[in-house]
Amino acid sequence: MSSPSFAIGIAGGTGAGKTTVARTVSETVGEAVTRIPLDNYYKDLSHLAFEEREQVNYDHPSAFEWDLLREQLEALLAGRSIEMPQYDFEAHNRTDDRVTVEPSEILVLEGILSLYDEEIRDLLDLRVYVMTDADVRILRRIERDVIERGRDLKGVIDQYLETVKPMHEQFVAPTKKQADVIIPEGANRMAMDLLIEKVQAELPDESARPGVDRELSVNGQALD
Ligand SMILES: Nc1ncnc2c1ncn2[C@@H]1O[C@H](COP(=O)(O)OP(=O)(O)O)[C@@H](O)[C@H]1O
Ligand SMILES: Nc1ccn([C@@H]2O[C@H](COP(=O)(O)O)[C@@H](O)[C@H]2O)c(=O)n1
Repeated sequence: MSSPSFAIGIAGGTGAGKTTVARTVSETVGEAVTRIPLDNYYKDLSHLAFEEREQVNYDHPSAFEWDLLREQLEALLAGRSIEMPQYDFEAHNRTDDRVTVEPSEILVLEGILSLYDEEIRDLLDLRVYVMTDADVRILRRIERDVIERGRDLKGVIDQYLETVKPMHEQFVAPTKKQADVIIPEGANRMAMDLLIEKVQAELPDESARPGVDRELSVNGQALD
């Protein structure tokens, strides 16, 4: 990689569609895009028992290791590779694995509080907030957490009411004001086209840009 990276932050409430937006950009543009899930920077809680980890408030900014994220983002932006931590939602903990991530032209940081920390925000060239109604988000979250994250319905609902919703209102939703762009309802065709065009415009080699006019889909359904 010869030129500095272009860094995008994608924030928004749980279930808003942040990962889907980031994944769509990455799959469309290709290997020039590196995704950085904020979830990977949840603090290591190996010193706590599983039952204690279950009770942690994962929607408060204090749940994240901001220093490590800043350090690793800065390294990637400076053209250095990093050893990115990995996260296991079923264990409520970081895994022992680290994945080597090489610097690339486009970095996409995605997570509920991607626009929360001022120093992180200053590293971003484009700040995006995905804004989706709370009822849609909780329905998506129930389905996802039960199927993919090993949770039961009651647990998802209790967690939502006790921590996810109040923390969203206190810490996540206010970061909308920090965004350059707000995407309503997650991945929609027009928003994705614009975002992908912007990303492609940042690629140094014009000839390396893939076309934007391919079919974009979420869960097998073409975007309108
Ligand atoms: N635009 C969309 N239309 C339909 N379903 C969507 C859309 N965006 C996301 N989803 C679904 O909602 C769930 C949560 O989306 P995800 O991108 O993981 O949200 P987030 O990263 O904001 O928590 C996933 O199952 C995903 O497939
Ligand atoms: N052990 C954990 C860690 C995090 N969460 C929840 O994940 C949400 C953030 O991820 P999204 O993909 O939904 O943006 C956040 O709201 C945490 O509550 C968890 O349940 N368990």
